Amino acid sequence: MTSDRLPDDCFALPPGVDWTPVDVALRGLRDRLECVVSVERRPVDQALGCRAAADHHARRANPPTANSAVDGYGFAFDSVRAFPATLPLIQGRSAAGSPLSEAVPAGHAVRILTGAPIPAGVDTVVLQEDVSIEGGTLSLPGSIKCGANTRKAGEDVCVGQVALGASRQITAADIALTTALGIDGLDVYRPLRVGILSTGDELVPAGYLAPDNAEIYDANRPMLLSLARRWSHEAVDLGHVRDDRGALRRCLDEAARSVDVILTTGGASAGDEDHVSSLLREEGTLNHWRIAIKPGRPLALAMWKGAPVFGLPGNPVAAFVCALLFARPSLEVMAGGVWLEPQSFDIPAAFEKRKKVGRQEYLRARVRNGRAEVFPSEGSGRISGLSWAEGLVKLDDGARSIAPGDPVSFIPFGSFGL
Ligand SMILES: Nc1nc2c(c(=O)[nH]1)N[C@H]1C(S)=C(S)[C@@H](COP(=O)(O)OP(=O)(O)OC[C@H]3O[C@@H](n4cnc5c(N)ncnc54)[C@H](O)[C@@H]3O)O[C@H]1N2
Ligand code: MOO
Repeated sequence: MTSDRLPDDCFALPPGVDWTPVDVALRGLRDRLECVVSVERRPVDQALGCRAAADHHARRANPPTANSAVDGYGFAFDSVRAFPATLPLIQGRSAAGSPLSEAVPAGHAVRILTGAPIPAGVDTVVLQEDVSIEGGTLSLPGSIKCGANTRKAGEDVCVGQVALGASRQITAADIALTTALGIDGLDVYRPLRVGILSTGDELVPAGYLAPDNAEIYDANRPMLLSLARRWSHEAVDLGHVRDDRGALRRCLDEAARSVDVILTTGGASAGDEDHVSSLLREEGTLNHWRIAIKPGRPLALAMWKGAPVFGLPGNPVAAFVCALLFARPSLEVMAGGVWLEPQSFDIPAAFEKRKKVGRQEYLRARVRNGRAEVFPSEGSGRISGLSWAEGLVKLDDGARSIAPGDPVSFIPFGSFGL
């Protein structure tokens, strides 16, 4: 069961709204969704991809003590009157894990290794390649800076500083950082359970051996399960239901009890067999946000017995684009993270296109020779274009005539967490 539930009017649209601009739809989701998962404690090394449920503070500094950045020789800068100079070397050395216990007398030098604590009486380290040693005497070069090759205690992070902010999605780098700072457990949100359901009489499962020509392999479900996993959610395979209202109702009922959010594909449009949108409209709380977007226009957003439902279009390209644009930031907020804005950059087009006013368009694209190429077809059943692409070109709502060399906005798939 979920720890919390969203209100049924979560996706309600203002009266009279018909074609919803993408930005309005996104703002609506952003304003209304909230975290629905409880907090648990995990060892740091098992928290990859989780969202931090609180600020975590450094329990020790990094580095905890001043140490040497190189293998070389340490001495007190002020004890040398002029460079170049010679200094007697004392016995012993400071190494990582076995520091020198005594102080180094003024005017003397000591052997010191990378990572070794700086002994008392030393503030500067000279690189071993820059010196020569003869009979226990060290010859220093002409130009050395006070404090050279040393790392100060806490120069990276001080005790008590925030090491990991609440809501941050934990990366491998965060695991290194929190471990280095002596934090042994993290308060994180338990993974969001994302149920994935395919609908349609024509679908057969992957591996089905003898499909006839009217049958289609269910490509959306493994695609969305993979996306949910990639975004570090718990992906729950809800299987496939035929175009049968009773079966769909039973499946949604069961799913609403066992997952936090449901992603369906197919049946979102207005055809005779589009049972997802009609069932959600009649028995759930549907707001059939006909979004001013291509691909992905028939995106159905609804609540079913307390669980948000993203009724994604059946066409795989539309399902993919809607998952990236709408589901990803929404799931992130429900999982305890922050709303995610994909980062884009302008790049010259390598293509020509005339675009109509009144909707956003997302083209499968990739960058070659510093220009954005787009897939030759915009057909939303052309899955090969998704594989070909390395990102999306976003075209805003206005009309536009694009010539090669004109700037277009490119969003790499990496910006969608892929
Ligand atoms: N009269 C209208 N017809 C359509 C409209 C419209 O506004 N008015 N919108 C079109 C757009 S745009 C899209 S996108 C599709 C979406 O329709 P549905 O969500 O109802 O999807 P289906 O009709 O069930 O399927 C569409 C297409 O995708 C294939 N499909 C479905 N599920 C899968 C799957 N799991 N794996 C692979 N392929 C799948 C399905 O076989 C169809 O070819 O509606 C347009 N029509
Ligand atoms: O939203 Mo649809 O993808 O344009 O076919």
